[in-house]
Amino acid sequence: MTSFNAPFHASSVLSLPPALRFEGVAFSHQDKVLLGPCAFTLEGAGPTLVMGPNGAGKSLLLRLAHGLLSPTQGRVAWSGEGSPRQAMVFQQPVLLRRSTVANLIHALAVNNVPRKARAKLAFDALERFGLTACTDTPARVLSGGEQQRLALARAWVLSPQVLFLDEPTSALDPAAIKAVEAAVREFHQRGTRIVMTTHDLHQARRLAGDVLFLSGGKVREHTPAEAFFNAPVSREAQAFIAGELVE
Ligand SMILES: Nc1ncnc2c1ncn2[C@@H]1O[C@H](COP(=O)(O)OP(=O)(O)OP(=O)(O)O)[C@@H](O)[C@H]1O
Repeated sequence: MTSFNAPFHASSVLSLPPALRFEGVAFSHQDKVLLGPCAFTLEGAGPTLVMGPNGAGKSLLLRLAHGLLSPTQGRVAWSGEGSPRQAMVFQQPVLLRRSTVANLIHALAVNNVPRKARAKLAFDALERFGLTACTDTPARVLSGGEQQRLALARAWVLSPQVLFLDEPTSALDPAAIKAVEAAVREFHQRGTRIVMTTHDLHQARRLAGDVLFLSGGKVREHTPAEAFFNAPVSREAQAFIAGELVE
């Protein structure tokens, strides 16, 4: 059992990234409960794919987990000391009005990476994400796929322990989707905890270690991916996988 009050046992530190726990987390707006209360722990290897119909609360859950929103009830807790290093990639990348490489250098600077180390980290990441030819191109004129690769490169240079991705491929063509999925696998192999939303069942089957399924602002199911796809327990998940509409 993972302790959320004491550092992980040494073997866990080596094998798994920090665990995330929602303790009775709810988010309300104008007296309407939009999410929760939810209680779950992400402590397996993942990646965790967050699925559910439109308006289920998937983005809210990610924003609460990443600390962009505060719960109106309950608590978001991490194993170990304090919050882990974490990054988030959105459907529409938020890029600065600067060159591609300057976006990476800026991210390194604001995260207190020593000046001397920044250029090498940035150029290595450009190469890894196939962006070397765009080094001096203004980030905002890059194609959608290139912008998303830059958003991933920006996360990569910060070596996050946890990476949240909110529908990162929904605006991309198949080749760009493949590149993003390859990057997600690399983050995962590097030991980063991945929590990602998608509407694409095929993509979830390709990537998921476990699935967190939401509908109507509630977590209906949190199961290993194989169990989720082959024998979903909740009526809502059964309907979702069968392609029926779920509220
Ligand atoms: N900051 C906010 N304040 C008020 N309401 C919000 C806020 N963020 C989201 N909502 C509402 O909460 C509900 C869930 O939104 P959310 O974006 O989490 O759904 P989702 O599952 O990500 O949907 P989709 O698949 O369409 O992206 C929606 O009804 C949305 O309008």
